[in-house]
Amino acid sequence: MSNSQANSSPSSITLTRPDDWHLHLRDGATLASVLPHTARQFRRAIVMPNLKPPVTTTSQAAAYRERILAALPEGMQFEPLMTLYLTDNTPPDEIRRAKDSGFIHAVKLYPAGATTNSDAGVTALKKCYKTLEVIQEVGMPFLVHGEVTDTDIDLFDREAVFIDRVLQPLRHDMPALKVVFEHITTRDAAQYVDEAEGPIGATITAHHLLYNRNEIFKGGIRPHFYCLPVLKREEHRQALVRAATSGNTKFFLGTDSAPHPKGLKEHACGCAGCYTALHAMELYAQAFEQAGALDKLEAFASFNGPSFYQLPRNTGTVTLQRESWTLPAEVPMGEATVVPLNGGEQIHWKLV
Ligand SMILES: NC(=O)N[C@@H](CC(=O)O)C(=O)O
Ligand SMILES: [Zn+2]
Ligand SMILES: [Zn+2]
Repeated sequence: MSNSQANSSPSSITLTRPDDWHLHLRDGATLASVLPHTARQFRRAIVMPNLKPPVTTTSQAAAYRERILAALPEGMQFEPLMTLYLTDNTPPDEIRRAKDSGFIHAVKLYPAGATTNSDAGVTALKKCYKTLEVIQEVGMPFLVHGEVTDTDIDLFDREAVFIDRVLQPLRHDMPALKVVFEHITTRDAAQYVDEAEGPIGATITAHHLLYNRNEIFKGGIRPHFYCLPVLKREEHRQALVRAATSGNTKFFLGTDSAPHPKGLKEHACGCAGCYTALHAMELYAQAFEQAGALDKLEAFASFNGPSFYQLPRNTGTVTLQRESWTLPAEVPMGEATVVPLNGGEQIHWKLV
């Protein structure tokens, strides 16, 4: 990272062009609206497969990839890194096809019922062991939405319980499986990843670095802060900040930007997901600056992900300037609008 001033509060920072290792682009008119927001900042993104219907085959992923590239505005450079949605019935051969495709970079686990469009997800990991053995064998990263859905488990404990009940047994049985613990939200997860042996990494969102669960209820119910896994206590936020700024290469950037139309967020049963693609790098800069660790942002955003995925680092750069500006209250998304996280409020960094 090169600072315009050699001190801890530079007026601008220039980083190797970053990548987003966890992103929801959706499809159709929504895709066309949100993709430019990501592509202006990130050179590549791991694209989540939880469409309706989900992206479960290599040929579906190929078609989705073509739709993404077709929606990319002229002159923008962006490479979608595709993923497959694992179901109880994904055949082992599908993994070999995916690996041979060259454009599918990971397989995604959604425990059935855990989150948006997870109905077709896995009901019991044991049912997938033949397929998981092939994922392990071909060396494809296995991305996990790490929450149990058992009704006896408190919503705020779902991630911690997932470690004991699902992740540890899985990694015991498949020690060479490359796992990414996606969008971690707890000290338990950060500690587990930090101390675990073998191939494991974790993505961390900007909103989980910036906010604790009070934010959802401040002055009334605030649906734009509702995502899954849900924001946790302050002690957990602090543990995530420590992990992201530690310099440990296992932790890398994944926005989990998850656009939903405004009307479905501001709703009696509102959708889970925060929209951060518009201003992701600015949010991360704010979080790292608050921690006095701006010098750690480049490795987290631009180096650790490529090294985990065994891909080259990007060549270009992006520059962020210290400048206060007001985020739009909402932005067009297809026929509707989407409210960015902190919409209408001030932010103190600006992507040049
Ligand atoms: N994070 C979310 O709250 N929502 C995501 C799904 C997910 O990543 O779990 C979505 O697709 O809307
Ligand atoms: Zn998820
Ligand atoms: Zn997600």
